[in-house]
Amino acid sequence: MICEGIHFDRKIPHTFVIFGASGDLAKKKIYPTLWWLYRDDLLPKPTKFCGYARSKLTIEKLKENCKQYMKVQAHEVDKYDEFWDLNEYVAGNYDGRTGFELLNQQLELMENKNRANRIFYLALPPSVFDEVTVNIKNICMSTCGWNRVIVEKPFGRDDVSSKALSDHLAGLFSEEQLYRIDHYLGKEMVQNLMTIRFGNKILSSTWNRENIASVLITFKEPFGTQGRGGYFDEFGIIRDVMQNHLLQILSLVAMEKPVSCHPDDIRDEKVKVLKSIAALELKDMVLGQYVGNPQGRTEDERTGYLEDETVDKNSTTPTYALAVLHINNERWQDVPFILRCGKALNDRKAEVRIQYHDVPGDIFEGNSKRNELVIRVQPGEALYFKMMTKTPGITFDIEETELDLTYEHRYRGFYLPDAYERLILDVFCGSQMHFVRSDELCEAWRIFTPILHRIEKERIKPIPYLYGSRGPKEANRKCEENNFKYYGSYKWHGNRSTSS
Ligand SMILES: NC(=O)C1=CN([C@@H]2O[C@H](COP(=O)(O)OP(=O)(O)OC[C@H]3O[C@@H](n4cnc5c(N)ncnc54)[C@H](OP(=O)(O)O)[C@@H]3O)[C@@H](O)[C@H]2O)C=CC1
Ligand SMILES: O=C1O[C@H](COP(=O)(O)O)[C@@H](O)[C@H](O)[C@H]1O
Repeated sequence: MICEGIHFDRKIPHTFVIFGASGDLAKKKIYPTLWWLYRDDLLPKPTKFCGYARSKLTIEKLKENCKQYMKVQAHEVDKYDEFWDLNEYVAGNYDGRTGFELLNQQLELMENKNRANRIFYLALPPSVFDEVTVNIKNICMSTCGWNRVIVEKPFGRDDVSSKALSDHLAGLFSEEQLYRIDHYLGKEMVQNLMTIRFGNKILSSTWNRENIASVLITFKEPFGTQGRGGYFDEFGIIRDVMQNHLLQILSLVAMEKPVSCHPDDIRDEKVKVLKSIAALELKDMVLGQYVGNPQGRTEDERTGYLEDETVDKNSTTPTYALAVLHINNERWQDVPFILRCGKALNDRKAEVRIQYHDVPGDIFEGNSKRNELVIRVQPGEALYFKMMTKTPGITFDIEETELDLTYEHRYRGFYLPDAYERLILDVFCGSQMHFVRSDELCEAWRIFTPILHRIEKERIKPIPYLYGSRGPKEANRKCEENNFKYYGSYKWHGNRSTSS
């Protein structure tokens, strides 16, 4: 059982429409997610699926495109075929009405002209958002069921373009119909942040500037642009990861306790904390761009960002960024929130480190190290609290150890759904708790737009770092300057879990 208490209209047919069905996101994430939800009997019955894109595809071809991502077990083959029997595909353009009229006819056919709820997933480049949404609104809306529209990032590239997109969407749909996906909000440990914070007295009472010295939120990937350089070069790591995924994590770590778990109460608090953050300045950042590692084992590792054929040879787009944010409120004043993210680094991980202050009046000859609460989002979900204990045995020395909650051990055999599974199911249920509201977006862009414009206008040169390294050395220095201490003395004796 993935999820208890799922509420949706069980008796009404649902139709799920995937725009951009021939694309990368659709084959790698959306179709696999729909299959897993179907396989686990989590969708309302009947739910049917209809792909739409310009390419002339058959269901057989679509099935083949998705094959390697679907993870079908031998005993599931019949059900898998059943899933594809519920699929249709319509080829058509994104502009003009014709394709959308065909699509609507197909949807009516699939629904037998009955009342049905419709979900529209925009797995599309932003260049066609406007015309597709207008056509959905004018031609494809269910007339007697509800309609929900799932929008993928990028939600604009700065405050002005994001506002234009928000205004455009607001002219067509109500906020209740819009589901802006940030898939990090669907990850187990990100969803866990509220429980960790507000369900534990021991943490809630220390979660403030009196006890916490700094907070470090990290995203690392061990690969470069992998042929997506064209897209990436236009956006860069700040827009790709920091302004959305890392800032969302920061909001959940730093927000005040909401009055309830109602989605709007939570999002109200997230907006409030974002409003307390001043726009970023260059002095609070470190920017990097990876160069090929001549010792790299693969071609990819030996290839620098600027050697990617799809990237402008003089590009100054950062592939690594560190930013120190300051929250000007009673709880967090003077506590640096350090966000770091990068591609082509030495590791794959996403984590939050809450570092506590030094123990005042240390009686252990300066040997006490800071407590640190680590929330590992991936890989291998874990929560561990680094603390000091007496070295076991006859000695009176002290040493660093940990209280360890590794999910793989504590919740053996539990199924942790993929982020997209949770989020798409939420859309069926009508829960917007884990989706981005337009005012959150507006605040996020307020914080990042001036610095993004400055970096681009002045063509600020990023610091080169080697593919497979930890990023620019300057980033360590920035962490130290901002009250994050790295000792290098901590030893963990277990196996690091690598699942997820
Ligand atoms: N439940 C579990 O699975 C547990 C696993 N462990 C594992 O034990 C290992 C060590 O634990 P960890 O908490 O990482 O402890 P450490 O204190 O050793 O490391 C903290 C992090 O500091 C960063 N770092 C390395 N060098 C520097 C530097 N010069 N300046 C600043 N930062 C630096 C590294 O991350 P980065 O390179 O990203 O900067 C490192 O991951 C990890 O692999 C961890 O996953 C530990 C406890 C429980
Ligand atoms: O949104 C994005 O996220 C992925 C990383 O997602 P994850 O779930 O695998 O951690 C990143 O690779 C991509 O560049 C970015 O657009």
